[in-house]
Amino acid sequence: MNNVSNTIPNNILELNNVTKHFTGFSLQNVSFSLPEGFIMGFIGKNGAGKTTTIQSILNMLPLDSGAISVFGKDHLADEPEIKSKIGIVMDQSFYLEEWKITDVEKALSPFYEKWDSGLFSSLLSQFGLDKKKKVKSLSRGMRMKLMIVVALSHGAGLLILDEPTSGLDAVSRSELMEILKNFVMDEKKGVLFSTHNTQDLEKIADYITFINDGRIIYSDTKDNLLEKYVLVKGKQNTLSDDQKKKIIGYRDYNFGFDGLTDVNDLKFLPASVVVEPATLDDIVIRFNIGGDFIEKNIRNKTKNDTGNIVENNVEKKEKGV
Ligand SMILES: Nc1ncnc2c1ncn2[C@@H]1O[C@H](COP(=O)(O)OP(=O)(O)OP(=O)(O)O)[C@@H](O)[C@H]1O
Repeated sequence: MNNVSNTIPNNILELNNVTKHFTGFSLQNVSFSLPEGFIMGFIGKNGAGKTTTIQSILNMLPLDSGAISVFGKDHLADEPEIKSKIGIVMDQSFYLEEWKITDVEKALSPFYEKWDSGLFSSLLSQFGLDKKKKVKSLSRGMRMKLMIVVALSHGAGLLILDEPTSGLDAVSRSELMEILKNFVMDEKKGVLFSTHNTQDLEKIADYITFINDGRIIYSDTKDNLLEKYVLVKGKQNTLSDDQKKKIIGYRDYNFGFDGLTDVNDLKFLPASVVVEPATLDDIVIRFNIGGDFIEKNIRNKTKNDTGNIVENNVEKKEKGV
């Protein structure tokens, strides 16, 4: 596990200005990087572009422009080597329905130099999966667990998981979070996982990348995100229209208002406003209800503060896990 005293680590994953156009949707200049030894939560509402980004990293979709490097290597030129070192969990498995779990191991293990059969068996028992069961008899959660077991059994350096906890019960989710934390104890490894679950992020994410409408609106440490925003509350009719524009996800109630604001904007608000720390849940919820104005707001603000929203995420922070 990395800590604050280390020098700036290498990036295990780096996206630079990745652009991909579909009719009606585009990934637009997506750039972010994940340093070795850390876990990045990838968040955004439905249709924001998380899966498209992940598929681009895995070269399941050709890019229109931009570059991606994994383990410091070009994701196209060195694709076979890179793929053998990435553990992937997507929301659909590609295992044949008639296969037993033992057949999954037989079919996949030859593709990986570092397949660990002992680890495969012990993870199966840990997740309560019976080797003799056929894929077609597994529930959605069990299929997800099987993909996680496979991803962890071939000595991967980078895990990329697309909503790995969807379909998992609370106990399995918690087990998976522990497994991911242990995985990055090796400082050369990294995890990128997309999720809608802020509890997962609270527990294990060191970095958060927030995508909206195909554009990255935040990519930096979780701690910086939690320091950057606060909840504000006040009585009705306290704020002018200009002041309301400083509030993200403004909500009016019978007796007052509440919303989120950038700490740098507190100086524009009346002293009577009550300020409280925001949780990740508050931040995600308020940004999702904020609409276009808000998205522009965070992009511009983040740019003003750091000069570059994307490149600042190599700054080191002590891990919060
Ligand atoms: N092959 C494709 N052709 C055309 N449009 C596509 C294709 N794949 C994805 N899209 C569109 O791209 C947009 C982003 O989809 P994506 O699956 O990346 O979002 P997401 O953030 O993963 O959403 P969710 O949280 O619902 O899984 C959507 O509007 C989707 O319809």
